[in-house]
Amino acid sequence: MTQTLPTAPSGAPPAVRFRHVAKSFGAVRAVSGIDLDVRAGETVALLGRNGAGKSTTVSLLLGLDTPDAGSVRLFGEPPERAVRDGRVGAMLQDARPVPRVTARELVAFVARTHPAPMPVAEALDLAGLTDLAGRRVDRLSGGQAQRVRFAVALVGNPALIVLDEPTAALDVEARRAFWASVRGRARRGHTVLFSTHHLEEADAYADRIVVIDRGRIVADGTAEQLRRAAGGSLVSFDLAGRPSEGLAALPGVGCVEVRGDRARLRTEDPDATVVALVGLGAVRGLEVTAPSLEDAFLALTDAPAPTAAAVPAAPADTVVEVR
Ligand SMILES: Nc1ncnc2c1ncn2[C@@H]1O[C@H](COP(=O)(O)OP(=O)(O)OP(=O)(O)O)[C@@H](O)[C@H]1O
Repeated sequence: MTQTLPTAPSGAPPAVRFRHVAKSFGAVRAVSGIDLDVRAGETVALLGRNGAGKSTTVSLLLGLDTPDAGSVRLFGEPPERAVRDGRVGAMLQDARPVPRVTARELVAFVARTHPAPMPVAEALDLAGLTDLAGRRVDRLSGGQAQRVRFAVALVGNPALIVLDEPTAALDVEARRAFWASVRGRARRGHTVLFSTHHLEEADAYADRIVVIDRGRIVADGTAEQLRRAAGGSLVSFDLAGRPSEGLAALPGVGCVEVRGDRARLRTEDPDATVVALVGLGAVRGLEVTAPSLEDAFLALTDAPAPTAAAVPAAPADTVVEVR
């Protein structure tokens, strides 16, 4: 098996550094002033809606595109040099299969271009390709071809692994195996940066989530920090016949929703709200729930609410009645 990477010396430059990076395509500002550091050994998710700027960010990171402004450095070097030195492995969305070569031949070819590759059989195994190694890559299914791209990204044993929407074509089992392999890399000290639409994948596998919207970073932190940044824990309880008037004035409460006999309060300060409710004796069925990552993502990216059950972002003194 491949060895754990040596720990980066203290004071070493970050694996990824973007400074004021901008990129436009005609009138479209795909990336609009991004500043981002990824420390060696971190696993970071780039999360954003369609067209948010994730793939453009990945292209700039790999040196496939040149920024109009700002700078990109990988381990303190220009991306082209870091890629040439074999420090970066990438799995891109739209890589075309090479005709007439087998998965093993392709992965072996890429291994030979790297200074310290892992054994080809290991890369094939990590990508779940052992049984498909002798098949031509241009005859594989979409999910199988995606696994070949993963093996290609891994085989050079690169310090930085970049994965652009890596699980889009994978079935449930392949997805689970894929993330187990990614985690294995991260445990060995590799830096992993992946872009995704899947909030649950960002939540489960990233140390840090960077939310991109309209070419800008709108949030950067752990899933827990993002949930908190979106604000608004929910405190709910049974009214038990009490009137709902006055609840919006309780400490921390921004919005009140009443469904039948149950009140749901969105609050910036759940502790203070609960203490106030206890003071009123309104404790039957009392529950406090943190906002989900989906709530946070939607709040951060300004998208329309996905379900009628979401509490509307109403002004502080509004009482929303839903019957
Ligand atoms: N080569 C290009 N020419 C013109 N416009 C482009 C080009 N590449 C990207 N864009 C535009 O830049 C914006 C950002 O696109 P990008 O592909 O980076 O988004 P994304 O977050 O990766 O989206 P998705 O999740 O749909 O893949 C979009 O408005 C897109 O249409």
